[in-house]
Amino acid sequence: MDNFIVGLPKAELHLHIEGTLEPELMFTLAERNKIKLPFHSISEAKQAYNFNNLQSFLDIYYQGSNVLQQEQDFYDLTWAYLQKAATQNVKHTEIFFDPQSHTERGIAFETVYQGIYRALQAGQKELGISFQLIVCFLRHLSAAEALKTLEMALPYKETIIAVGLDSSEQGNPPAKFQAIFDRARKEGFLTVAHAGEEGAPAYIWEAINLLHVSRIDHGVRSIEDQDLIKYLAEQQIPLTVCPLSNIKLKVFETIEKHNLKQLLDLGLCVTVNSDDPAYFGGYIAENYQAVQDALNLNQTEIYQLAKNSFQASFLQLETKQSLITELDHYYQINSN
Ligand code: HPA
Ligand SMILES: [Zn+2]
Repeated sequence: MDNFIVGLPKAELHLHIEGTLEPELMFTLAERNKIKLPFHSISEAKQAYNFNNLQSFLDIYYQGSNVLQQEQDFYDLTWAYLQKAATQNVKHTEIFFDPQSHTERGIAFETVYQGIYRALQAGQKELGISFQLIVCFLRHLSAAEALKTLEMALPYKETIIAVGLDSSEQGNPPAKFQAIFDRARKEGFLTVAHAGEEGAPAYIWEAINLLHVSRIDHGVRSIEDQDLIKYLAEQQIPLTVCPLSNIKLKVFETIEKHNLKQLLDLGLCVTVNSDDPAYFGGYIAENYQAVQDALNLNQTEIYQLAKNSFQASFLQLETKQSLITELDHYYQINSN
């Protein structure tokens, strides 16, 4: 991989921690917790990671999450991700977690939260990676279920920056969760939402106008609506784009057909992220590399993507600026 990309200081803003469960750890945890997996080997699991669309991925992703049972499992999962992120010079990460995929199985919210949070604190101390946590609601479940989840998160709200919306997009518009997001904002949470991955641009408008999001997760279908593109550019509402995910889930036929460069050229605040790296074949640096290769991005464009990642983060202004200064320094020394 290109050393410039690997060493580039960057922030990751779209990462589902359950999506970092590598098959090796899945097997270890299945054995530890005496859970039977539908796969007989790691290579059989990897062969199953062949998706036609978002739903075919989600079915496997939720099944994989079943091996996560104890606080230590969530710790090990998160710690493994952070160690990997450190090797790609991720300075700051804002991670999603899906409490409902665990509470539905009888695992306490606290168990999930504590394991993830303890590992994030260790990562800050030992690897120098700062973090924020985002609690996601599964949009295929009801608004009432989302409200229950929000209430479980309230005791931890000082350490959870935002609420988000993920899972099956089509047929589950942002409007379904307007009241929950209103309540979350009253409680002091920021908001984000997956929109315009498979769903129409109208869902992106709803996320903006009804959920008052600070960022759009994915958002690549914004390209179909000129007024929306103009608005996203003017307001600098960031898109957390996940190129390898989009290819694996067939949002674009090939990486060469990805619209990331087009969105950048239109002046949108585009960022590059890994989404569910254990399932989509690459962490954040592999995502940068894939778009650089396929779309012929130059080093200035790669630098811009990293700069956008800090700009679009929920970091304090001062911290943002010092990370951007570090990035500028890196660019001056390492670009050719
Ligand atoms: O890319 C995604 N889209 C929607 N839900 C998800 N949950 C994990 N990854 C995703
Ligand atoms: Zn996602």
